[in-house]
Amino acid sequence: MELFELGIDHERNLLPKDGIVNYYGKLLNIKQAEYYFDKLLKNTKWRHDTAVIFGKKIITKRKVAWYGDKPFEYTYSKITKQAQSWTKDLLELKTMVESKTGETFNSCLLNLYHSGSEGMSWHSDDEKDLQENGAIASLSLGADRFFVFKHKGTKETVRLYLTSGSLLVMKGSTQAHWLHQLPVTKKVSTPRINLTFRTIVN
Ligand SMILES: O=C(O)CCC(=O)C(=O)O
Ligand SMILES: [Fe+2]
Repeated sequence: MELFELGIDHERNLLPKDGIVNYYGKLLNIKQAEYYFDKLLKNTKWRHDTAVIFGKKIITKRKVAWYGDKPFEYTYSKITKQAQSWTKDLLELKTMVESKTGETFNSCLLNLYHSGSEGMSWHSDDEKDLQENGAIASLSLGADRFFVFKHKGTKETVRLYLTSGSLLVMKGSTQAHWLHQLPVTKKVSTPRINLTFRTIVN
C-alpha cells in the first residue's frame, strides 16, 4: 500500500446525501494494474459503443465490452447487447472486487477510453435490467481521470480522482438521485480501461 493511500477510509460516504459512494483506493498495485490493463486491452472483444440520441444512431469513439454469468441481454441508450462469458482475467478481478466489497456481481461492462479526448457524459446507471439500488463497483486501470457526481435536484457536484488500480463503489439510492460523468480532458493522452461490476436481474 502506498503512503497516500493510508488515510483512505472506504466506509466514508463521499456523497453528502441521497446515496452512498465509497472509495477504496488501490485494489491493485501498479504492477498488477499494468498486468491486467495489458491483458484486457489485448483479450477483450472491444466494440465501438452505439447509442440512439434524438432518434439518431451514433457510434462512439470509446469502445465497450459486456461480460456475465449468462448471455444476459442488457439494454442501455436504447440498444440491446448480449453478455459474453467471463474470461479468466475478469473472473480473477471479479473475485478480488467481491471479497474487498462484500458484494456479489453477475456481470461487468468494460469501457476503453483511448485518450482524454474520450469520456462519458452525464447519466445514471438505472436501467431496468439492473438490480434496483444494487451496488456497482468501478475498477479503473491505466490513465488517472477525474470522475464527477451531480445531484439531480440541487445540482451540487462531488469530484473524485480515479487512479489506476483503484476501486469505487456506488450503492443505495445513488443512481436515483445522482448523475455521474467521466469528463474529457486535454491533460491525458494515454488510454484507460474501466470495469463496472453490476447485478442484472432478468
Ligand atoms: O469510466 C468510468 O469511470 C465510468 C463508466 C460508467 O459510468 C459506466 O460505464 O456506466
Ligand atoms: Fe455509469
